[in-house]
Amino acid sequence: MGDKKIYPDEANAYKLLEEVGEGSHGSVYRAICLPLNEIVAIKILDLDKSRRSWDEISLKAETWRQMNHPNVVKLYSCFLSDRALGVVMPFMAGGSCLHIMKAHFPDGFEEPVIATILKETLKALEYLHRQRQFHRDVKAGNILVDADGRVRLGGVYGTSGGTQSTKFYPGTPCWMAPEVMQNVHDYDFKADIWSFGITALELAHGHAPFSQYPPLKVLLKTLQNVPSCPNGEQDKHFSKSFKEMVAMCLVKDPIKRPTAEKLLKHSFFKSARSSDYIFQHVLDGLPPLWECMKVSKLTEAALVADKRTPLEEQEERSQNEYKRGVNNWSFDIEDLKMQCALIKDDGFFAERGDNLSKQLSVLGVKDLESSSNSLPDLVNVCVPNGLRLSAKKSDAQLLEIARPHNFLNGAKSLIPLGRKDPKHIDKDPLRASRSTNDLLQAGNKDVSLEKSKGTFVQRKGRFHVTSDNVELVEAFPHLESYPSFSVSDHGATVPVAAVMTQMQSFLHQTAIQQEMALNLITSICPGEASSAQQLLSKSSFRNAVGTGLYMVESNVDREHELLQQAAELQSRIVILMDELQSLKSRNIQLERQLNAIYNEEEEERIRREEASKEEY
Ligand SMILES: Nc1ncnc2c1ncn2[C@@H]1O[C@H](COP(=O)(O)OP(=O)(O)OP(=O)(O)O)[C@@H](O)[C@H]1O
Repeated sequence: MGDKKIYPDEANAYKLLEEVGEGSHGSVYRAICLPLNEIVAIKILDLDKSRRSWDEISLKAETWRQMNHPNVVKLYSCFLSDRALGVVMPFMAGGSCLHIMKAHFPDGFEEPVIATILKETLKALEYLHRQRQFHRDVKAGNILVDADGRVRLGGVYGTSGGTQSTKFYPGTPCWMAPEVMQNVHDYDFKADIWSFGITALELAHGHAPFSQYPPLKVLLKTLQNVPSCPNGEQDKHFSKSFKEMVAMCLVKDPIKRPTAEKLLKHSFFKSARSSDYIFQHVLDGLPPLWECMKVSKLTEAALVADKRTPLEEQEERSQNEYKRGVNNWSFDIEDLKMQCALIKDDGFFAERGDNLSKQLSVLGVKDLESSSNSLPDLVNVCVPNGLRLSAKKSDAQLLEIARPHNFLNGAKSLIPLGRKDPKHIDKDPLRASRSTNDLLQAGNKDVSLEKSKGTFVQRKGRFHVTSDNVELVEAFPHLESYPSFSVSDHGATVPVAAVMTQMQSFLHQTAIQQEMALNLITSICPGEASSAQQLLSKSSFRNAVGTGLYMVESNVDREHELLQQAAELQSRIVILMDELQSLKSRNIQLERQLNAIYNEEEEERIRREEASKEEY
């Protein structure tokens, strides 16, 4: 006991070596603990990006510190440095299963490997659940393998005790249980069992079901259908017991899912082997983790220089993020649910021509409804009063929305990850390769804990949100004398002047649009022209042309009204969905009763037939 190692809780006791992984809230480094002369892993979490308060984070860290199980990655220590939290843990030289698969087993692992990895993971879950903790982010990216092939569950800082009903869920949509998505009831450790089932499919196929889709579509798909169990042609080689085990985890009703303890007894896990097997069949001959990280970063850098179509680029970027295990899909469930209710599977607005879409087109977001083959990403279209309308667009269209209307232009630009602002695309291949070399060199240098003092770039899902205001300063040299206000919940500010000038030009645009609408009405239906004229002249909007301020107010009122209508529609949809659900369950009950009656009658009939046969 006396020789128990104490890991220091000061940043200067550690030296960061190479970056070995990247998560949504920070990067993971191989590091050396100087006083102990021991290699460790340190995850540096950017507290500014975290939605959690410091109290919440320290509580989670304390809970994790108390966890002690051979299959759970141990928390050695934590330290604060500037606005970053360092989480010290054992260095798992093999990296995560996701990382191993993406680099070396793109089509997934063979069954004995899957059984071995899953069994060890399940032991960790069984332990956590026994401690009344649930993990909430079970996925291949959080299953880590050490140099000897031992498997441990990481990402434990997402754990929470008991049942949970929270607005923000740290998990990732592909792995997220339907009850968590619906968030109707308190969910509990059974959500981990669902994620475990999804992870089993992920290890078998090399990717999670629906991983090709953006979060919103994943949500829809999971709520609509259970991810397909391995039954297809390519799954022929999987054993019946594997398929059965997965199916047991992916039952929509959490009550019917087995506990980790029960699942461990499933026959599938009899095929699990030792850690040596993992070493020989998975790790042997693999390059060090940081080399893979460099290659992965290089691929991303090369993408920037590559001239691809936006769609190809977007897909590749998305795949790259997934390959590195990056997810930034910690989101407001209520917000997503609301948006879910507003979309059809392949279209954003439930009703063409509904109020919200009309409102957006009034705002000048003209092509929002244009057809798209895949469900595009969500973006928050910021409107001047700070309210946000969520819309979908492909990256290219996003830029179109963000720029011409200028709420964000310059002051806060949404630049798709891996792609530069079109104006700044580096066409010089030499320069592009130089930046690639820079990356390599940066990877070779010791990484400093000090944050760069340069332009702050925030990663937001697939996008970089930058505070680079070069264009803004050029366009509005007088900006500094104006106050600023926040346009989103990310804390960035936009000077009022920028918004006012842009609002005025957009109001002029709207006036022109009204004029055009009036002309159209006159030409199509001359009888309606005078009433349309009246309507228009009543509107403070038209009267206020030239006095931009009134128009802003009028727009803001209108916008409030429309948002209110959208919210009302949303709540009606939710009520209707609930009603539908209860009707469905009633239907099932009735069917069961009918079946029971039918069976009884059948039995009675057979009994009578047999009795009469005997009589004869
Ligand atoms: N202890 C460790 N030893 C070695 N590599 C690690 C360790 N922890 C994480 N990694 C590597 O870093 C990657 C990112 O880890 P991280 O915990 O940040 O992932 P994440 O769960 O996707 O992120 P987040 O929890 O922020 O959403 C992992 O996929 C893994 O390859």
